[in-house]
Amino acid sequence: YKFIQSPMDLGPLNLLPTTSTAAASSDFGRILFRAPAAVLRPQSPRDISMLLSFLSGSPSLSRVTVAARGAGHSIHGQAQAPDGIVVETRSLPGEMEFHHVRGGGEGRASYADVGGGVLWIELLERSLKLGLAPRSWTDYLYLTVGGTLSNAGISGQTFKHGPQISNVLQLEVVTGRGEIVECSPSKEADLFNAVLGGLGQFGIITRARILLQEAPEKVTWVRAFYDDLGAFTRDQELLVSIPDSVDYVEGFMVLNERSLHSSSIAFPASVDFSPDFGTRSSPRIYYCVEFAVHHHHGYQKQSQAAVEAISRRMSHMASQLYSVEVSYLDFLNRVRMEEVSLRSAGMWEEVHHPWLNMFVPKPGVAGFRDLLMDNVSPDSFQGLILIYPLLRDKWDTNTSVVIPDSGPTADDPVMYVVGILRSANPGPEEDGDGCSHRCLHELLRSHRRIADAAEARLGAKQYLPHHPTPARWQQHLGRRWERFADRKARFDPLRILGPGQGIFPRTAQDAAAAAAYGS
Ligand SMILES: Cc1cc2nc3c(=O)[nH]c(=O)nc-3n(C[C@H](O)[C@H](O)[C@H](O)COP(=O)(O)OP(=O)(O)OC[C@H]3O[C@@H](n4cnc5c(N)ncnc54)[C@H](O)[C@@H]3O)c2cc1C
Repeated sequence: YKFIQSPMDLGPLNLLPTTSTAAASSDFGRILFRAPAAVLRPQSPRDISMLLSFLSGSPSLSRVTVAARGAGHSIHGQAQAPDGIVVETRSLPGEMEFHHVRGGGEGRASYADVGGGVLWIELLERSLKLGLAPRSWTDYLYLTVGGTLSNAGISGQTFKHGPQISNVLQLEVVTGRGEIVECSPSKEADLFNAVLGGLGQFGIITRARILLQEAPEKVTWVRAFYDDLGAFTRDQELLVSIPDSVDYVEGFMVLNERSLHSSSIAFPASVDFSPDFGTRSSPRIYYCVEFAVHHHHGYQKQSQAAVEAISRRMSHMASQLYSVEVSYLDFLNRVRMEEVSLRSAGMWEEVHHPWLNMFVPKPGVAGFRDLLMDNVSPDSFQGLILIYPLLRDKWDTNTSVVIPDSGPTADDPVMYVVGILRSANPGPEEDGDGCSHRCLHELLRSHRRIADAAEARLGAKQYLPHHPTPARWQQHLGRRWERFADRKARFDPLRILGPGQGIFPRTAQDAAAAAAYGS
């Protein structure tokens, strides 16, 4: 805030010095720590509008950038604004309005209007009281509506309902010019599409209208183990081909005892699976398919029969299928249990999270697994590797999100997401589990090698992307680059928003700094 000459410049806005809110300099990744000059805790969209109108009307303040920060669960400083202003959206009004249409029908859906800084868990808890719930989720619910809609928001329901950005009816956005705009597919559609998956580049989402459905009472949650990638993916594809019977499909790799144990924390069935993981030079890898079927009141028997019928068609390892019934809330909030366990071991906020997520065209899945295994030691890997299928036709190509191009080698309706969700404990390496600064940078380099090779050889694209230079961003966006840059020029012409992404540096100095951080 030192660059604002007079407090009158920003009227009643109260910019806080960074020292009073260190969170704005950090995120879940614990890899980059870049302090803003000030933090704004907006009480209304008007506060954000006032800030952005002031900055966009003062080109002389050419260095001042602004980043929206939701729950700060980014990995690579995407919600940071070095020397700029961080807008903490959690302070926006949290009230929610529900529109409940009983029976539904074409064009008549239930929805909720919620603030951009609301957490998905808050929306779930409120909507369940009305017997309703959003249709599409992320695995972890302590993320903000604005934060996940700026990326895509994916989980095991995405094959059926599309990502969260395909389940939004309307947004209120404050553009980089400071205008407050209500937008939807039929009104200011270009802004609506720009902001969805827009990585915080075009505007700050202050309100969103989220599609709801009748909430199920319970869920049958099933896990089955495999020792063969082909059988694993074939069963996942079987499950996503029957969306009338199946409500959720995910899966993960089982690399060692530790990954087997940590993935079981939230799954309340007693699992009797103790496979031979081979040796360091000749490791054996396993896979786990996870699916769920909802139970609505009075239809429990039909749901159980559906699970049995589906299970009979699957090709998992003999007797390695486990199923359990849980409440819908416990099912959706399952990662919270893992969080509580990791927090108690000092392994949540205290550790680095060098994560890499990629969308991989279906023909490239085995190649991606091989690439991964060339760069990962299964016996010492800490974390989780998710693999599950998504269906291309559930993604709206008018939005800003980037998925692999379909083409002669990738025109299959199925693509996969692979999430390498690694933890790296900053403790001393002599302890066996520790990962020093040098080790962390080696992990980041190995992820970059994987991402580069997967992009070049398999046509994969990063999800929750991170690229070291604007040129690499252009490559990532590919044929979408021109539209993305055109939208930037219209909605944020002074390139004020989203500096932490490093897509549109304002000066050569910013570009050099971004490249140094990214390397
Ligand atoms: C434990 C964990 C589990 C996760 N699981 C999943 C998962 O299953 N599926 C999935 O899709 N993702 C998942 N994510 C990733 C998560 O969706 C993204 O990191 C998301 O950005 C986090 O939301 P946030 O509120 O923390 O956003 P932040 O990290 O605060 O911000 C992310 C980006 O969005 C921008 N932004 C934030 N709020 C707004 C707004 N209101 N308007 C415009 N731009 C905004 C920021 O400037 C930044 O560029 C997970 C992350 C963690 C840490």
